[in-house]
Amino acid sequence: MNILKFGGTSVGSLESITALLGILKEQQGAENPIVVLSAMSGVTNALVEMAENAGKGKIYSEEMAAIEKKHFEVIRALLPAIAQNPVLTKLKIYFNELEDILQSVYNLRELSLQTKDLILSYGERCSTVMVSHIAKQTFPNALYVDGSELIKTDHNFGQAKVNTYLTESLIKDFQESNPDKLLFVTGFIASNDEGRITTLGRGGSDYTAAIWGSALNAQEIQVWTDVDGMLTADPRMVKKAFSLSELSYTEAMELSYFGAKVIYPPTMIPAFLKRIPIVIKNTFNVDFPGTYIKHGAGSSKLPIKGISSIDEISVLNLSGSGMVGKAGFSGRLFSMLSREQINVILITQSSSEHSITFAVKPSDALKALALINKEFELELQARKLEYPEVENGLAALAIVGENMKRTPGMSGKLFHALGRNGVNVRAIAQGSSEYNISVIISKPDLSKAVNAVHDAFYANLKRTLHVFCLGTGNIGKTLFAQLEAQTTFLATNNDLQVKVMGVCNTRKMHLNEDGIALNNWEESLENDGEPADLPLFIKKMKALNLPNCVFVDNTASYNPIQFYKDVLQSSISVVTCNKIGNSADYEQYAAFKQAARTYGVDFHYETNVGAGLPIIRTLKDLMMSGDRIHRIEAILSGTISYIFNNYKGDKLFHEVVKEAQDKGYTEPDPRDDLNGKDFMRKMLILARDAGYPLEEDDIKIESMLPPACLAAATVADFYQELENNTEYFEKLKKRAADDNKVLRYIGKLEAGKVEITLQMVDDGHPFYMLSGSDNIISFTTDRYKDRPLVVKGPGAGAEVTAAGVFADIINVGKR
Ligand SMILES: NC(=O)c1ccc[n+]([C@@H]2O[C@H](COP(=O)([O-])OP(=O)(O)OC[C@H]3O[C@@H](n4cnc5c(N)ncnc54)[C@H](O)[C@@H]3O)[C@@H](O)[C@H]2O)c1
Ligand SMILES: N[C@@H](CCO)C(=O)O
Ligand code: NA
Repeated sequence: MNILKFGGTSVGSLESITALLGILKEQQGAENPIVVLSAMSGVTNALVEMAENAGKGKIYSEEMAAIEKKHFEVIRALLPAIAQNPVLTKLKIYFNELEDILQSVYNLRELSLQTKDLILSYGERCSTVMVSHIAKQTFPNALYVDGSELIKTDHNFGQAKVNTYLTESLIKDFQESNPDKLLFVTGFIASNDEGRITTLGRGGSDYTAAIWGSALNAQEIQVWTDVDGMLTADPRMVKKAFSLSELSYTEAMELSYFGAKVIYPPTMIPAFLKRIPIVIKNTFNVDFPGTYIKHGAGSSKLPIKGISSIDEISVLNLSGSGMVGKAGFSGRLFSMLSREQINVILITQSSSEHSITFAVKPSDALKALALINKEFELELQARKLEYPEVENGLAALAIVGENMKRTPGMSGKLFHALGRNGVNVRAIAQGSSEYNISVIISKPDLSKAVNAVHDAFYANLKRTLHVFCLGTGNIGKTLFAQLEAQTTFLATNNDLQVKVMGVCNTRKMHLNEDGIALNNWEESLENDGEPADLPLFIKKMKALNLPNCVFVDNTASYNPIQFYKDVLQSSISVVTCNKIGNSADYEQYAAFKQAARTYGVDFHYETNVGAGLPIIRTLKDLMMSGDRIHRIEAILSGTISYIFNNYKGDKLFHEVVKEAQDKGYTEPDPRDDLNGKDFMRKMLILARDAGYPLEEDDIKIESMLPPACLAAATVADFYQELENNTEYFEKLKKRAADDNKVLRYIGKLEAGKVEITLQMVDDGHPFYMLSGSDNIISFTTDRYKDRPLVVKGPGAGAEVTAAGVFADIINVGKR
């Protein structure tokens, strides 16, 4: 036989009660199930409020009328007129009784726990009378059962303790004498040996179901609710939370202890002891399998089962030399707290025994503090203990799963995910059962932390990178197009989802918590965007406090640079193709690297040198493995490379420059390429990455332009001056051709010195053969001594640069 328990939402409306009847029909079989019901949703809370109001001499008639209406509407809608009377009469009697009781409370201005239990009992009695009458239309054998008569408890009103032996025999007898009936039993309520109504405390209807299940050795207990079972995390916080197909009892206990409100753990004990499986099902999604809680379900493939959280806790810390090596301190502390009914959520003690930290509900914190001050008065006065303080604004997060016991690296994964996202861990606890690792963190970090941990553990889900992009020009635009085109590829091949959360250019900015659709980012920036304000953009990005964030700089501007450090220190990775940051003063360059290291995030800038070509990465790999750079020789201006490779025949120099600009090879301002500045920046960055703390002034640049071109005040003037100097460039070209040579602008780093020179090279030179916007770089090192390591290929252009930025973003996701 099965026990079917329906919670408040499952008896809360016409639709849910209709669904409930459908479920019963579906499960009709040889044996009648036992149906246990809660009060209609909202009714218990209303009763508590009415009772408390009455006790304070406040009016409660509005709530009373609302409760009546809620029940009567359902009856009128679901029962034919002739069948309505008996149930309406019965409920009227209940409501009259309830009014009388409330009136007495009102008159006396006194609400005892005993009276409160009595008042609350009307919630379950009304709903169960109502539903059992409605059910009679379909199931003539339906019978209303006042469960309070069968569950016997002590006198502890509000949270009575069940007399199991007596209760089980009463239930068995009752069921045996009504074998053909379909029983509709009130949940939550019981009675003591004097016959006074008591209640079973939080989760009481589940408890009723478990008690009946245990008494009758049920096959399973079904808990029908309004969610698809127990989820991996709180779905209000974690959009990707999913329903768990099975859990062990222990796991369910651990998960529900910390937040998963679907069932309340102590209620499961009777079922646990008899190994009766519990199934959590959704009344509003009947076909969904739900969650099975049963023995032996702890060893499923998931590394952890769920992440539970408490969003508000307070922490107290008892410390002092007086505790070291002395037995009894923690005993005194915790027995005192338990005597005073203060529930301790989590405890940690350092092995030095110098301090004990414990967490309680914020509402208990001051009381706990006062109790400690009293209990340890002497030790505190003698300075053997420090005066404790309450720390508020904290939250707790726990990963739960029996599999953790057998799997190393679980805590590593947890702390890595937290650390990388800048979540500071205040205290840690792991039970020796290894079913649960709990951490205390600051409350504002909770949502980010739970999401980050969820992403880290459920490899079956796609991890999400949250990306914030500056710049929507040449590179920015191309990056968005590439990201959009690769969405599916990333999802299937990398289990990665790249979500652009914010876009900003010089005119406008737009942030969207749900992400910006890449197929119409331009429209949404235009229509939903606000005027650009970079500091505000960054402030809003930080305020979203999302896990796995990347800040992408696709501008050529000085402004974003000043925020890099702050962004990195907020545990947000930075990806940039903007060379200005790394090529300004050395101190700043070093500070970015340091910030990334300290905060465990990435700072990627592959496209600073040679666009998408793997140059920065190659140098880093060499350095990391202990190689030493003797010499770097390179052509690192895609623009100049293109110009020298295409300045042939009748084409004039300035025309080729324009071509390079039109092809997207040049900097936003092409003067930066031709005056050698862009090349200088790249050499400077390489030198720094190779271990030389150089500054701009340390680099010698031979200009390839006549002085007038260098002096041009605007881009238009610049082109004009290039044209005016046509003869100069023609001569240069001719000289090279006459000697069977080609023009090359070459950078060299040797013995810590950097120079960039204009050279004419013949076909014996390794840099002779280049085409298009090719870059080439050769590294001579300890290991690559006789033949250098060479990287060559297109070193400019929107596609290859955006691709490099893209790869840097993915590399953040890979970690
Ligand atoms: N073209 C290439 O081959 C190549 C290769 C490697 C690196 N890069 C680098 O890529 C970067 C972008 O180049 P581009 O050709 O796309 O430039 P672009 O001029 O086409 O676009 C720049 C974008 O940045 C925005 N912007 C400028 N200042 C800003 C600020 N303070 N805040 C927000 N947005 C701002 C502009 O509105 C524009 O959308 C440059 O730093 C360049 O050096 C380019
Ligand atoms: N303007 C740059 C782009 C690549 O950094 C070049 O021509 O090399
Ligand atoms: Na590169």
